[in-house]
Amino acid sequence: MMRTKLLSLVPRATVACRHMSSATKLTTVEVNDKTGIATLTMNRPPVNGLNLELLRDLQQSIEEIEGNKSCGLILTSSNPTIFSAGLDILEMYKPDKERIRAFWTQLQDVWLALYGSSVPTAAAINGHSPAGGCLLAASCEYRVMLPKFTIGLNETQLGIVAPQWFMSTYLSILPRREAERSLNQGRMFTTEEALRVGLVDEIASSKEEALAKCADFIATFAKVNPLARSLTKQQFRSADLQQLENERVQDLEKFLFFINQPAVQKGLGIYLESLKKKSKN
Ligand SMILES: CCCCC/C=C\CCCC/C=C/C(=O)SCCNC(=O)CCNC(=O)[C@H](O)C(C)(C)COP(=O)(O)OP(=O)(O)OC[C@H]1O[C@@H](n2cnc3c(N)ncnc32)[C@H](O)[C@@H]1OP(=O)(O)O
Repeated sequence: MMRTKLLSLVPRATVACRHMSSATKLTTVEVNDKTGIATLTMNRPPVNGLNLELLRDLQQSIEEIEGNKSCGLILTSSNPTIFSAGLDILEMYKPDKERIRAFWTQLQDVWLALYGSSVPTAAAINGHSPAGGCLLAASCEYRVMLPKFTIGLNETQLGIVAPQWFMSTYLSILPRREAERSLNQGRMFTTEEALRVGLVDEIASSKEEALAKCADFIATFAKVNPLARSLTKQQFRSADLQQLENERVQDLEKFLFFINQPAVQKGLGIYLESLKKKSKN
C-alpha cells in the first residue's frame, strides 16, 4: 500500500495523513494518522454525477476503509459547491442494455456497503445534494452541511420514483409524516430547513469545519466497545438491508421496466435539456 504524506491537502496543517488509495481516479481516501478517521472524497467533475465508474470507486473505497480498521468514514466532495448531483441521468437516458444493469446493481452495492458499514459514518455535505447525492449522505449516521445549498430526494420532480430502499433511508432519519410528504413532493430542503426537520444534524460555515464536526461525532464512539457499537448499528439497520438483499433481482427488474417506459424516457430527455439550457445561460 502506498503511504504518501499529503500534508498540503489535510485540513489542519499539523495533522499527517496516509493516502490509502491512489489507483482509483474518481474517489480518494485519506486516513488521518492521529484520529484514524478516513475521509472519502468524491471527485468526478463537473457535478459528481453517480455513473457506473464513480459508484465502483465508491464501493472500492468503502471496502478499503472497512479493511483498514479506520475508526470512521467521512464522505465529502472535492467540488466546492456540489456534494453530488445524484445519479448520472445519462446512465438512465437511452441506456445501454448491459451497462444499465451493471449501473443499478452497483448502486445497490454502494448503498448496502455504506448504509451497512461497520464503522461510524458521517457526511460533510459541502454542496448541493439532490436525489442520489442525498441518498449517500442519508446513508451515513451523521450529517454536517454548509449553508446556502439544497438537499433532498427530488425524484418525483423528475417523473421518477425513489425505490423502497431510498424511502427506508429517509425513514431512518425523518419522522414518517415528513418523509412521506417530502418524498411525494420531491422536496429540496435548504440547509436551514434540513436542519429544522432533522435531515442534517449540524451546519458548518466551511468545509474544514464540517470535516472537524464529523470527526467530533465519530470521536464520540472512541470509548465505546467497537463490536458492541457495530452490532447495535447492524441491528437497527438489518431489516432495511435484508429487504434489499432479498429483493435485489426484483428491484433491478422493476427499475429496468420503469426506466424504459417511453413516458419516463421522454421526461428524462426534457429534464436533461433543461439542465443543459440552464448551464448555458
Ligand atoms: C416503483 C418502482 C420504482 C423503480 C425505480 C424507478 C426509477 C429509478 C429512480 C432512480 C432514482 C434517481 C435518483 C437520482 O439521483 S436522479 C438524478 C437527480 N439529480 C438532479 O435532479 C440534479 C440535477 N442537477 C442540478 O440540479 C444541478 O446541476 C446542480 C447539481 C444543483 C448543480 O448546479 P450547477 O452548479 O449550476 O451545474 P449545472 O446545472 O450547470 O450542471 C453542470 C453540468 O452537469 C450536468 N448535470 C447536472 N446534474 C446532472 C445529473 N444528475 N446527471 C447528468 N448530468 C448532470 C448539466 O447538464 C451540465 O451539463 P453541461 O455542462 O453539459 O450542460
